[in-house]
Order: sequence, then structure tokens, then C-alpha cells
Amino acid sequence: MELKIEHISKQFKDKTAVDDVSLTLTTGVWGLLGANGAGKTTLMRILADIMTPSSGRISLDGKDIHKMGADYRNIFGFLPQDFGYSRDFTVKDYLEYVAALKDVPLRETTKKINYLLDILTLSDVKRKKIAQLSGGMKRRVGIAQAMLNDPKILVMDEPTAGLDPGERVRFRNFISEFSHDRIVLISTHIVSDIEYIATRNAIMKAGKIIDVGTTSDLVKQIEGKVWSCAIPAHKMMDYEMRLRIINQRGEDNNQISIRYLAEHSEVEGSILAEPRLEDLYLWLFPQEDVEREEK
Ligand SMILES: Nc1ncnc2c1ncn2[C@@H]1O[C@H](COP(=O)(O)OP(=O)(O)OP(=O)(O)O)[C@@H](O)[C@H]1O
Repeated sequence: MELKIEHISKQFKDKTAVDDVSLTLTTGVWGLLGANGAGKTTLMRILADIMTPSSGRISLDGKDIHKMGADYRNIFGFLPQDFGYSRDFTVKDYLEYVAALKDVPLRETTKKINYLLDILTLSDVKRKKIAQLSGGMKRRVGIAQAMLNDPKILVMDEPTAGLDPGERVRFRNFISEFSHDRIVLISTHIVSDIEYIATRNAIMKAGKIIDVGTTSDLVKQIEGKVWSCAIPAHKMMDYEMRLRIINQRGEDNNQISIRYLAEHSEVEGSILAEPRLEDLYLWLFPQEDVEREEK
């Protein structure tokens, strides 16, 4: 299966949100990484065929997705950043409603809903109104609705926003299993969520895809630039001013272990660390605050 994005652009008045993007998505989990405003949401909406591109074409195994119409929607699942629901819907009512919209056969609906509620640990709240749920629960209801039709292509915009660390781990495991023989595209600010499960990543900056590859391929460009060392706690402020610190951890002996990005060692005693996707993200987007998984 091949979902081919060819020369897609999207112009909003004087803003080019997506700028001549070409990318071929194959089966597996794809991470879509980029700073705020990079164009990820716009690209995902175009992939969902709910937004028309200004130019370019998207095809699934050679067929134009827009022309496929319902045939595409039947095999496509989408979690938008904010999914709409009526305030009066309970979780169960809402999922039944979406299942009907997606033409899920009635005899399969209850089984499918119960399965997803169980996997996403929502069974206890299935009769509650969505409006009364916590942010993380609402997000999981959104994930459930995107998966109701057992999609061959699943696109999720920030699926892990609001999930706690345990929920994230369950989500990652579930998606890894689910992605077998399917295309799953995930955008997230929590880089470590993608790092664990993405077969490939696409990095987006100012509307363009600037890099594509496996995590280990991509991080090669910062090999030799990630350092770790320990510094006295009272000097932390000083080091913060002059180093690009990625991580810090207080130790017992008034020392702080730090991980920083630099072309050369900047602190005596520094040792090279194995680069991670989060390091690359900070290298490419130095102004961005990366939302980290709580450890
Ligand atoms: N409907 C619109 N009208 C005008 N400009 C828009 C519209 N939608 C998006 N944009 C602009 O296009 C650019 C890309 O936005 P987009 O939401 O696709 O980025 P993003 O990478 O998803 O960002 P975020 O991570 O913050 O959601 C931004 O500058 C945004 O302001």
C-alpha cells in the first residue's frame, strides 16, 4: 500500500501553509515532526480529504483520493486536533453515531466499540457524557472514533496530548501492533512518543518536508554533538546561559547531570552521548520548547 503525496501546496491568502510537499507513505508508523505552525495540521487535513489543496495530488495505490470518495473514507481514520461532538452525547452514543456515519455494519458496532473502550481503558465511563470527561479521556474517545472502521490509513493529529505517562505507553504499544499492514501517521510535540514506535519520520519546517528517514538515520546528523557531564549545582544558571541544555537531573552531591548540544565539548569531562530524536528536534528547532514525557 502506498499513499503518495505529490507537490501538495496550500495557500491561505498570503500564507503558504504547505509548500510543495512530496512524500510517499508506506505501511508502518510515520512520525510527523515540526514546530508550531510548520503546516502539519494543514497537511493532515488535506490527507483526510476535508481540505482541498491549492495544488498537487494525493493518490492511494495510483488512485486519486479525492476521486475515490467514499471508498477512501471507508478505509481512512482521522483524529483531528479538536474533534466535534454534541454536548449531550455519552461516550457510547457518540461512538455509535460515528460508527453509523462510517457505515460500520450494525452487528459489528457493539463488539467494535466495546473492544476499543477496553483497549483505551474507557469502559468505566462509557455512559458518561463526553463533555464531563477529563482531557486525556476525551482524547482517547477521539482515538476510538478514528479507529472504529478499522482503518487501513490512520492519521492522528497530536493523539497523545493530555495522556498521562501510563496511557502513553499503552497507546504506543497498541499503535505498534495496529500498524501492521497499515499506514499510521502521527504528529506530536512529544518527540519520545514517536521515537519509540515510528518506522519512519518526516520533519516539517515552514511548510516543507526537510528530512525523511528512520530515527537512527535521522539522528546520524547530530552524532558527535550530544554531550553529557556533571556540573556543580550552583553554576547551573551560568551554564544555562551559554549551553544548549536538553536535559538536566539533580544528583545527591550538589551536582547536576546535564545533556547538551554542541559542535565540540564545552565542559571539561564531557562525554559523548547517544543522540536521540528529541536531540535532533532541538537541534533543528532551537527556539522550540519540547514537551517532554514525564519520567
Ligand atoms: N484557515 C487558515 N487561514 C489562514 N491561515 C491558516 C489557516 N490554517 C492554518 N493557517 C496558517 O498556516 C500555518 C500552518 O498551520 P498548521 O496549523 O498547519 O501548522 P501546525 O504545524 O499544525 O501547527 P500546530 O502544531 O501549532 O498545530 C500557520 O501559520 C497557520 O497560522
